[in-house]
Amino acid sequence: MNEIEQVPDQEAEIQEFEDEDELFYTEIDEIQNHGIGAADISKLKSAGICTVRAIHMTTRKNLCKIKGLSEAKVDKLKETATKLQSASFMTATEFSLIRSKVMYISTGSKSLDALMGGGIPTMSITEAFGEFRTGKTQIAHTLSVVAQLPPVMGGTNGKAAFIDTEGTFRPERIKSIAARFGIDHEAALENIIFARAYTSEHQMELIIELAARFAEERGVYRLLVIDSIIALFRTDYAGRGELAERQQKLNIMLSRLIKISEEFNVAVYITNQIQADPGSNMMFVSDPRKPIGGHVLAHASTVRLYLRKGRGDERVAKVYDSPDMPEAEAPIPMKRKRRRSNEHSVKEGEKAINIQVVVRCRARIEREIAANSPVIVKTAARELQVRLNPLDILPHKTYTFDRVFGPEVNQKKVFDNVVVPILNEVRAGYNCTLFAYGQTSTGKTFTMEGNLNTNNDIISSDAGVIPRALHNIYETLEEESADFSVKVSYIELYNEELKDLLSSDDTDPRKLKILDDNNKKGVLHGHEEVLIQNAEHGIRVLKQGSIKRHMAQTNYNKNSSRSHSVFCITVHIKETMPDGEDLLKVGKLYLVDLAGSENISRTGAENIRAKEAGTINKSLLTLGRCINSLNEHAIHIPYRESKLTRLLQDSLGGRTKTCIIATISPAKQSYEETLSTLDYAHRAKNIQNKPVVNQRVTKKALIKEYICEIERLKADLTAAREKNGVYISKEEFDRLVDENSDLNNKINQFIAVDNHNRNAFREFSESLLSVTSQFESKLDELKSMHIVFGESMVNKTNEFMENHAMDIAECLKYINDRLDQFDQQRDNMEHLLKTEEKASSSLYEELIKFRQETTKNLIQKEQELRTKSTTMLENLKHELSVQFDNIRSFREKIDEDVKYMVKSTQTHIDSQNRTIINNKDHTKEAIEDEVNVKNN
Ligand SMILES: Nc1ncnc2c1ncn2[C@@H]1O[C@H](COP(=O)(O)OP(=O)(O)OP(=O)(O)O)[C@@H](O)[C@H]1O
Repeated sequence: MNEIEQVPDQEAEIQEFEDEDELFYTEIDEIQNHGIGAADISKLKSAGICTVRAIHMTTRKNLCKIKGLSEAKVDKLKETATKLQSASFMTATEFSLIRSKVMYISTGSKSLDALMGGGIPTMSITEAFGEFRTGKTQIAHTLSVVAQLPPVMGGTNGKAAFIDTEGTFRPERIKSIAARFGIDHEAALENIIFARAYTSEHQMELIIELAARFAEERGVYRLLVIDSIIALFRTDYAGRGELAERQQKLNIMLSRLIKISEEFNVAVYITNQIQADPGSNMMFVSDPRKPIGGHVLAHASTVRLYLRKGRGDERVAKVYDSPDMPEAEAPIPMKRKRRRSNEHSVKEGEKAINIQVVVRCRARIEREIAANSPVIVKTAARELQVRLNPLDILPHKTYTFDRVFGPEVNQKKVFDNVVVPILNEVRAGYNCTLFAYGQTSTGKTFTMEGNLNTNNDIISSDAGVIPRALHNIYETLEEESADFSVKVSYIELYNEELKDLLSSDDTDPRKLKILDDNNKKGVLHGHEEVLIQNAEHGIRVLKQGSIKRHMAQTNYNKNSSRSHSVFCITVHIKETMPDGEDLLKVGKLYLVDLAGSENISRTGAENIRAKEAGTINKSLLTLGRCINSLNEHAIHIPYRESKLTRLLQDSLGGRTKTCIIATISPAKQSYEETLSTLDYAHRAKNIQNKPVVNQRVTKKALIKEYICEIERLKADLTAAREKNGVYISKEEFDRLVDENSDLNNKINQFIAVDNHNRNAFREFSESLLSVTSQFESKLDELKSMHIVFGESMVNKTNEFMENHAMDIAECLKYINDRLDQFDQQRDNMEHLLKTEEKASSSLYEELIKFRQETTKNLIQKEQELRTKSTTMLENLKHELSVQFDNIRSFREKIDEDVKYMVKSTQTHIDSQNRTIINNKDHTKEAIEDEVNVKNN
């Protein structure tokens, strides 16, 4: 095992596994000790029989078929094998001991693991079948990594073998899965052996080779993936006549796989496709699809997993035909699993990804050969070198890109490597852009369009990206039996003017416009979209549009594109939700063929061609500046400086998945232009986009949109046919537009005056409110006097305040009512003005008059209110001062009363005191008299 971080007790675990393997097989070399010659052993090995058990598993007949093995030798072999390892009965306890060695590899999904009793088991074949993009291959990649993990992490500490029959294996996926499980991706890749099978025979040979390897590296491998098991059989045995043979061959392969899984305690994971089940309709089956391969595959697989798309990014797995598992379903979230390929690894959601940049260098063309201009560009898979002279006197430059295609690379290879992964993203609901950039005559149009001729619907080998993309979309979606529709649009940008190349009416006054979308990115409006029936129809539409495109012969290119063009393919795919609602996934692919940059002094462009070249270069310069600014993370990106950059705004630093194909010439005479293109492209590599998947739309919403569009088109058509539409001259149209804009200005001025008046009213009402609050505080003051002046005085004050509070409330109500009326009147006026703005100016004048009157009335009312409230305030002030005087005099009176009372009481007390003293004296005298009488 490689550099994977080891858990502490791993050594012990490895030893344990090795001991366990004794239970499964004895190496074939053992038979040499029992009299079988080394030459015969090697014959057996080359036939894939690498263990003693494999001799048991192979029939006498098949052993005799091995060259050089006679019947007598085969008998001897069988006898020796039985001696070394019994193939007879064992007790159920012994068998259960073997079964106890079954290991489970986690699928990476807890729910799926739970469904499968712990994961994918060894000693069995697990088959996953389902539609395209249901996660079969993703599970295969995940298992290949998880198998390497220690058992505590759901693995087996083992290596994985991957047989790829459809070109689906992606090391990038392995890297991201390794990162998810926190292991070194290089080690993870080292622990997977991979082979691409090209025919069903080759597939079988690879399996035999694997058996030998598994035997040689005992207990090292725990997983064998075949993605997919049947694809090559379907290609190799086409037609009903070959079906029986196909099934027979498939059966042999599957039986081999069963033996391998049991012999080496390996989990075999195979993927399979599905097909419509014609018989299901009669039996009312809810999902009328079934796996391919018939009973042969059904009997070979121990566990069959049906994968289907669920809600959103979710996949649903269902167990079929398992000997020991219930037929249950489990949801598997696939959020992490958007990565489609090496070139287009996509991180979900808001995560930024670099745009992809590839370079294509064509061979020298006639002009360059005639000029004897030597080849100075050397290409490798990802690297490209520009040497000005072969002797290396001048320094040479080396660039690295996501991919580099040399002159030997044909259109198909460019398409398969660059565009197929992009189309996968389009079908997943992303907007993607592919644009070709480069010097004039370097092959941009050749790459994007190429040869558009078809023969019986078969495209030419020189067909470019667009026709191939159209075919690929139809082929893939039809194969998936998807419910989908495709629309295309085609526009050009010539001398900074936009033109719809699909518009049926070139004199259509409606101009194409670039407007801001919700994210302030430029989007095109007003262009035709053609619903196409099939790829061929799409190519016809492209051809018709291309004829209208501005092309011209220049000194550098017989057919030079003088405009930038954007061909957009929009795909709608129906998805049925579990609740039965139909949603539509929308993906767009913008295919941009830029006009070529041109060194005017070198290409010798004159007059109109020079002017065109100037505009082309200008917009390309802006494009370059945008690329630089994005590269330097500048705050301002000058998108708005040209229509081209406005159109590409979402593709450069936006939410689209973007790929640039930079095209170059290999000839020395284009040295400067080539370096300039490569510098641009190299800088573009650092631009990051944040792709966002498009929102699904409901079918209803789309139908509604279509109905509106149809209604609009019908109305246009009827008007054109019956000539009862409104026809006006261009001058009259312009005049009306001007008049309309005048009216709009006036309305805006009126609204401004109106707003001013409303503000004045608001201020006034606010000042009234402040007066009210002053009153309230006065009321509080008066209330506090209750303590000093008694109940009657306060009641009187309250009564007084209440009377006035009513006045104020009335006054406020009046103002609010007037404000409401005023708002109502203003809204009515606005409404009237908007709906009637195209009508005669007399209405406008009336409205102005009405506004003036209303404003006058309002001003008058305002003055009245002001006067009334001022009078009220004055009255209130006066009343208050009278009350204050009353209070003051009342207080003085109370003071006097109190003084008088105090004085009179004092006098009374004094007289009482005097009386008491007198009485005291009299009493004293009486007592003395009494005492004297007694004594005498
Ligand atoms: N990879 C290629 N293989 C074969 N021929 C090619 C290749 N690339 C370009 N050519 C040929 O080179 C010529 C110029 O190509 P093309 O018109 O596509 O250039 P361009 O970059 O679109 O130029 P412009 O900017 O002037 O429109 C054409 O004759 C085209 O067929």
